[in-house]
Amino acid sequence: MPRPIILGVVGDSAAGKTTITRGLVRLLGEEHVTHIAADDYHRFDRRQRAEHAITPLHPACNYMDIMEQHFREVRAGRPILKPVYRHQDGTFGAPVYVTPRQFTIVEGLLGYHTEALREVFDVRVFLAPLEELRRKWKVDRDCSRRGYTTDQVLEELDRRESDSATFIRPQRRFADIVVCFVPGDHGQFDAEVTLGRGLVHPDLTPFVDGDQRGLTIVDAGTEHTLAISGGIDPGYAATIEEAIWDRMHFASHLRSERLGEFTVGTQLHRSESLALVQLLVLYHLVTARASVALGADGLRVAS
Ligand SMILES: Nc1ncnc2c1ncn2[C@@H]1O[C@H](COP(=O)(O)OP(=O)(O)OP(=O)(O)O)[C@@H](O)[C@H]1O
Ligand SMILES: O=C(CO)[C@H](O)[C@H](O)COP(=O)(O)O
Repeated sequence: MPRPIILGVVGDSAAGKTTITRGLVRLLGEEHVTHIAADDYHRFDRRQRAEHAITPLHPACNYMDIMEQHFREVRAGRPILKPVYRHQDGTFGAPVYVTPRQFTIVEGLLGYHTEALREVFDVRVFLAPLEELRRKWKVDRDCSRRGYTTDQVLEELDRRESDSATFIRPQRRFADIVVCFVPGDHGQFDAEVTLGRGLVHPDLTPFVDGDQRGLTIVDAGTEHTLAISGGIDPGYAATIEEAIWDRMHFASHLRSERLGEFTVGTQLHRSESLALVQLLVLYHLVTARASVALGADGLRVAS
């Protein structure tokens, strides 16, 4: 059995980590994916954090050393006894025995904070939605699913701002793919996707069409940033998706119509830009798996 392929999905609270991850798990098949939420490695529960006046974004509020140990074990294909943090009431549950499957997705706040953590990931995604959008997503989600009031969430966001700036946002520089969702003109979210040099990405420049149908290059400087309009012509999006699928024909059994889904409250919506981002991430996961199966250690390009 080749070792598991490890994806990191890192970003601030309510940046969309679970949303992007959920689609990938569905696509790869739950039976093939181990899903780890790094929130489980909080050192303090909700009451203790209030007593210590510390936010969950601070490394001292998390067992960073145990995260490093556990994720290394998972990468080596060995099981872990994972702690459990329960968002429903902000307390810890009993640990669970986790066996690594073909793919492991680790989503969390501080996944790229240390060198040892960064080394674990075959693919590193960082989510950086426009800050006002993230605040809105957090208020909606925390009030509907985590038992907070709007005022409590807004106060908490203000309390966290300094730790966000110090510990969370700087991690974007370690990512292979940085995704910034912004509200678009079409009632949909546009995505700005910055592709780092650590991996070789599928070349989508032949589809850049000067905003005629929805794919442009924002910044052709040192980084390569694609802008995917939320209002991209669905037929054109399907053509681009087809080109990415062509480059991973060995994974064609994974094809699904259900990419790009997200929920607002209990309502299901779909976003073309989210679907394309998920497909780009999937491309890297399946190509990493193919390369590891052939004996390589991964796909990372030496920098
Ligand atoms: N790409 C997206 N398009 C539309 N809405 C989104 C998207 N990503 C996230 N959202 C909205 O934001 C909410 C919060 O997202 P999500 O739960 O995925 O964040 P998270 O980063 O996993 O949060 P946390 O770390 O706090 O658990 C979702 O319930 C959804 O309504
Ligand atoms: O920043 C967060 C990531 O999910 C959470 O707020 C943190 O994990 C603490 O959870 P809760 O607010 O449910 O006590």
